[in-house]
Amino acid sequence: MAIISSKQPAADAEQPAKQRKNATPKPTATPTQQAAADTEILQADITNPEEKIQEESLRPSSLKEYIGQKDLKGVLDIAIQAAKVRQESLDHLLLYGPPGLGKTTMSLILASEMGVNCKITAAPALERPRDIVGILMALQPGDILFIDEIHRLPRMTEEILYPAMEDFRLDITVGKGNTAKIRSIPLPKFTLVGATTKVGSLTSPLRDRFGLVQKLRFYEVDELTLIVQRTADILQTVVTEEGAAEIARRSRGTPRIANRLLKRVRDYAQVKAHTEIDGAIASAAMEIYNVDPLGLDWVDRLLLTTMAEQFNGGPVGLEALAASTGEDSHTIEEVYEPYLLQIGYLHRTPRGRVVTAAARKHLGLKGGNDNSEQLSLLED
Ligand SMILES: Nc1ncnc2c1ncn2[C@@H]1O[C@H](COP(=O)(O)OP(=O)(O)OP(=O)(O)O)[C@@H](O)[C@H]1O
Repeated sequence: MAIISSKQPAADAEQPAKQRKNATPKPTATPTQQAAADTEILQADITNPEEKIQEESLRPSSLKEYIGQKDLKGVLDIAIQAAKVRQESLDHLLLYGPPGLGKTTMSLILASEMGVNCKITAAPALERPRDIVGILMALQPGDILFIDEIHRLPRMTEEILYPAMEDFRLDITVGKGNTAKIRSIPLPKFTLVGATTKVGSLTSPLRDRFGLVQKLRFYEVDELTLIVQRTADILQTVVTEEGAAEIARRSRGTPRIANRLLKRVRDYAQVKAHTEIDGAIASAAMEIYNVDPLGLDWVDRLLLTTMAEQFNGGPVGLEALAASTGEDSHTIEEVYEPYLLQIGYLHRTPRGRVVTAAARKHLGLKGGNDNSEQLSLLED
């Protein structure tokens, strides 16, 4: 299987059939992407190229090796077997869930299981129609095209995808004004795998063109423990079960974070001349990196404390919270909030975010507006 990573615009092409004025805005760089090293550990976005290369080496390469996500694996196993029997390409697949849960990894596994190439790109690299046209025209029969952050696709790019996904056809406009004609170019059958952290932001015409829509869930501690042990083996690091479990508990249900924490703990163990990582070493290391026993870092604590103290527990709107903490609203919504919601430290209501009594207790905060339970009944 060849993995082709495409972040650059592709070959020139003619204009797409339909055009709309409003393209989706480009995502802005988040303040946390430039922040301190201890925050970096919990960031799901990878900005460091070296770390990116190392991440590639940690990816499981088959469904069997892919730990957890039992339901997802069951569905995809059937889809793979059926497609192989019929000698067809896989149906288009939409994977959604918070960052770092294994969407890209799963796409690469699908390609490997099907014996085809996987071409990887992301919506921000598909700004101009010719970017996607060039990629589509270079596809081979059966190829998997992985588009990350698919909810950020510009409308024009999205409209090129509609006939490509449905009829394996590229519609391009030749000429201008009254003499303009639409020319259709056949495409090989391919599989589009879209990944998103915000499935609700996809337009329905795009969402409806995916035959399979699957959610990735946060991982359980025992699954993350296995992931830490597997990564430790690859990195030739000795970790006890207790040590792996300690790292797993602080990994916010996310394999990418588990792998990063393991690397930081390995640094600590090396500097302190420990030959193996046990529970005590793992927890001592994570104190230094400011990761608490539940995996919360200082940004989580800042968000919760700000809500509790400045907004009397909420409800508080996302933009107001972003302005008060200096954090980017996308980062709060897509990186931090999902886990805080998952562990019941935050509720989302139609009137805004509310901090819960459990979060107050964890942070040792008193008083405030304790209406989170009633407001949670209104959760959106
Ligand atoms: N089920 C799993 N078993 C073992 N390792 C995993 C699993 N899922 C993810 N990983 C590890 O976590 C890392 C992050 O996974 P991946 O890049 O696939 O996440 P993602 O959901 O695509 O994230 P993003 O949306 O930020 O691109 C990978 O390097 C891989 O090693």
